[in-house]
Amino acid sequence: MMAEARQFHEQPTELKQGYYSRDVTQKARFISGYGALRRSSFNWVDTLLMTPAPSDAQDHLPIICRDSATIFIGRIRELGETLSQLLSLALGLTPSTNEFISTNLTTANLNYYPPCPEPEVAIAANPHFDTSTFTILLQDQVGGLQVFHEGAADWVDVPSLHGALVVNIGNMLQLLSNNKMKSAEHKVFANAIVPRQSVACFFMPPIDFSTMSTKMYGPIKELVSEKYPAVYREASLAALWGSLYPDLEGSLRNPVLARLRIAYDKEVV
Ligand SMILES: O=C(O)CCC(=O)C(=O)O
Ligand SMILES: [Fe+2]
Repeated sequence: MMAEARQFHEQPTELKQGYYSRDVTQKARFISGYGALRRSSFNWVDTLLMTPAPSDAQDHLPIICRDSATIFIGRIRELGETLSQLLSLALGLTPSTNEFISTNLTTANLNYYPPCPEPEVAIAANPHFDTSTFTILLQDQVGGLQVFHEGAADWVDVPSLHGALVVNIGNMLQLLSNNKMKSAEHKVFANAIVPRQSVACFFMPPIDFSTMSTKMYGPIKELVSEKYPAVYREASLAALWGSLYPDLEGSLRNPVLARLRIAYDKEVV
């Protein structure tokens, strides 16, 4: 997968530019410095975003990485299903009522971080929380990924072990689990010497695009009780993606979830 993704990214620009698009309905699209429209600093990264569902999406993938991406996505999807079930079990949910069993792979991003001439003034990926339920991440051996460790109150390296996958809990799971599972803040350093690659596969509850703007997500009913009252109010995907909040770079640690806390109004006054 990594070799083919690298071939895609290292092609001349003219061969990649046909995929350049900000149209989110396009099944394979190439962007540079994602997040740039919403932050003051660019991410030093090129990304091929693949939307693997529905299943005909593979016909839209660049031929250079189509076969390997299709196989990879199939395997990651199976792993995601197993993980969903394990997470549901860990939360004590019953298969008929939990919302993770049907969690599905919505986007797979082939990230390519070119060597950066001024790594001390740039960042490969700004500190962020994924919006997903969880993310399965494949990274190469270069390193640079860090996660914020609450206990140590500091950033720690996520070592790049050959053959290992990293699983990040995202904001959706923190919301659905009523704060039982915590979203992990992470960032990536740029380096001046070698390109770095990763494949980030984002899992979300099934998204019905016809009701996307009205569907609300909130703590799963089984996880809310008198002892554990709901920590968050219900939120639309737009709220979870942060598009409702223009000032995402303020002082709040997890600005999206902080705004969704039922106690938020009290906390800020
Ligand atoms: O490249 C990485 O290791 C992390 C990428 C990432 O955090 C993301 O795509 O959300
Ligand atoms: Fe991320």
